[in-house]
Amino acid sequence: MIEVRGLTKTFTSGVFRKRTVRAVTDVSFSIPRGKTLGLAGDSGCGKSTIARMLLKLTEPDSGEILLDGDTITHLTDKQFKPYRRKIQIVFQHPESSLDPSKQILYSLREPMIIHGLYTKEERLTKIQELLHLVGVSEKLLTRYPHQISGGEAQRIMIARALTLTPEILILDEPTSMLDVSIQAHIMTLLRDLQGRLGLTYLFISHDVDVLTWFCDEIAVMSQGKIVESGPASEIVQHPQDAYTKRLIDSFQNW
Ligand SMILES: Nc1ncnc2c1ncn2[C@@H]1O[C@H](COP(=O)(O)OP(=O)(O)OP(=O)(O)O)[C@@H](O)[C@H]1O
Repeated sequence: MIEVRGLTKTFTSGVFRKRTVRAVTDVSFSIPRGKTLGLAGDSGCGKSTIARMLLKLTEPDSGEILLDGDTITHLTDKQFKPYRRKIQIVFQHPESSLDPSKQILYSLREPMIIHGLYTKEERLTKIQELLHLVGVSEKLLTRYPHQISGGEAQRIMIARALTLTPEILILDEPTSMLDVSIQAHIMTLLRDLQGRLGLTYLFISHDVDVLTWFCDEIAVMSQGKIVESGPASEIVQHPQDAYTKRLIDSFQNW
């Protein structure tokens, strides 16, 4: 279970004339274990900043993040280490997350080596199991990122995120760069993995159809704030907020 309460982040930019951007303002939500919350909203509304705060890559100005009831907001890196494995992210661009100069095996092994997990043989067994789970041939292990397809790369990135046996996956528009036919396969895979492994998902997207199909609940963000949240079908069929209505209409007319 992950919970955020009153999360707020303001950025200051500009060298001569300081500008402040309220990226995230007083955002609260919780995701029970094994469930999916969809975070929807236009570009720049603060979705990635929330993801970065959950991963402790960006420090919030105020608010709290709780993992299974423990507050992780102001832990030092050392204190955070046991929690670090529990939250992983799958990005939009799998190819930019894979080292172009290294074989796929390296990218899959690396997180386990960094976290000092398992023996060499155990790591290989774990990788073989995960490749099977995500539906990718072991032959890919000796290939380089430019020698695999976009869909294969995203499956590899999902397997990589799972090497640390996380509880929570942040899925940051995981299929938006893929062909439509491949998108459906990846989304089905993610849903299947959730059922098998009991994973909790924070799914960032602006694709209303996928959000409706994939999420238990949806939170709609505009200018750093959650303007509306609730069960996915309820939000899409009966939006109450004017911004949510516009977001749904603009997608349907797209
Ligand atoms: N490091 C930073 N310094 C200054 N401003 C930032 C920084 N990171 C994000 N912002 C600003 O904060 C706001 C929210 O950005 P964020 O990346 O969270 O939006 P987003 O909803 O994820 O957008 P997208 O869908 O395009 O990825 C934007 O106005 C952005 O320009």
